[in-house]
Amino acid sequence: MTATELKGGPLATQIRADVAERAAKLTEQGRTPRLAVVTATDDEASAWYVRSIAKAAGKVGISCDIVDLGPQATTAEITATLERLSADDTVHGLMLQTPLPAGARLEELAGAIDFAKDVDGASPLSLGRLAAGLPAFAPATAEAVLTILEHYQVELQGKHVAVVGRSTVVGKPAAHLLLDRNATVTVCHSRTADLAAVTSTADVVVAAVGRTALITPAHVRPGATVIDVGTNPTEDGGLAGDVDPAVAETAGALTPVPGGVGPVTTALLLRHTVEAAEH
Ligand SMILES: NC(=O)C1=CN([C@@H]2O[C@H](COP(=O)(O)OP(=O)(O)OC[C@H]3O[C@@H](n4cnc5c(N)ncnc54)[C@H](OP(=O)(O)O)[C@@H]3O)[C@@H](O)[C@H]2O)C=CC1
Ligand SMILES: Nc1nc(=O)c2c([nH]1)NC[C@@H]1CN(c3ccc(C(=O)N[C@@H](CCC(=O)O)C(=O)O)cc3)C=[N+]21
Repeated sequence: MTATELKGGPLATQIRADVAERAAKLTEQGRTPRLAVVTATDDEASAWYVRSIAKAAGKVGISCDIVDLGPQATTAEITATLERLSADDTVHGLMLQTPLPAGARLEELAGAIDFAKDVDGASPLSLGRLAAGLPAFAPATAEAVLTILEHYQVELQGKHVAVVGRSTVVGKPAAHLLLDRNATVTVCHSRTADLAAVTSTADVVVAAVGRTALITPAHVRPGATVIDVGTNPTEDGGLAGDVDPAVAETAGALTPVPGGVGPVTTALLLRHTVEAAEH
């Protein structure tokens, strides 16, 4: 048996079409949506994401500023930049890329992002509201995971979902969103004693780790749905997920990398930006 491919591309195309229409209306009103992306890393996955945001934004009529502070940036510089862009009325969406320079923490810095502009749901206020079930922008990647599961009508209520990874950008917010859908959620991380023992009992596995082929067939119950969030640069300049390709032979359904969660993440970030501009 070969797993059904849960492609993100067609879904991302739909989302971008809606975003383009809404962005055009805002532009007619003289309020072209504007997104600012602050980066302080030379991490390849992040650089790739920043370029793809800028490209996709241009295509849907959102203006996008990339503010590259470089990997040597200090927490004071990053904070000052986020404060300046938060106070700028022409900027509707604001996000800070991870990873950050050594010693800097997203959880601390994102407090400088104005709540209304926090389109990647990184500030403590957004995350707290998300955990409390109150309206807030969810981190785009976590929302992308849920959007794909919903689009392909994967049953979540009462199901066991194992999330591998507990970052603020993906694992933790995804766990909250899954709980809201009445899934029974287990969150695994680098200290989980026996990862395969946990994930192999799950109906759905979400892999958000950043290690190529960490999730093998032994980690996945036959027929389970697997969402691969990992985007790991390969030696030949390509991109590999966290899931071993051999998993496709036993899983029921699997998101490809590239072409799975990534494009949906970018599209949702842009949707959040038009929403922020509409308000
Ligand atoms: N496709 C997309 O749209 C996106 C893709 N990504 C990709 O997803 C991946 C994860 O990103 P991010 O969450 O930011 O990464 P982080 O490095 O912030 O978090 C990684 C998580 O994985 C856990 N982990 C590390 N090693 C293991 C292991 N051997 N077994 C189980 N858990 C482990 C860590 O545990 P601990 O907490 O104990 O350290 C941590 O919680 C990366 O490849 C990134 O590029 C990220 C965002 C969007
Ligand atoms: N605050 C923050 N939020 C993030 O969401 C965040 C971040 N920091 N730092 C970096 C990671 C990485 N990330 C990606 C998103 C989309 C693709 C993506 O669209 N990838 C294409 C790749 C296409 C290709 O290269 O061939 C795909 O999967 O199809 C990749 C990587 C978001 N991240």
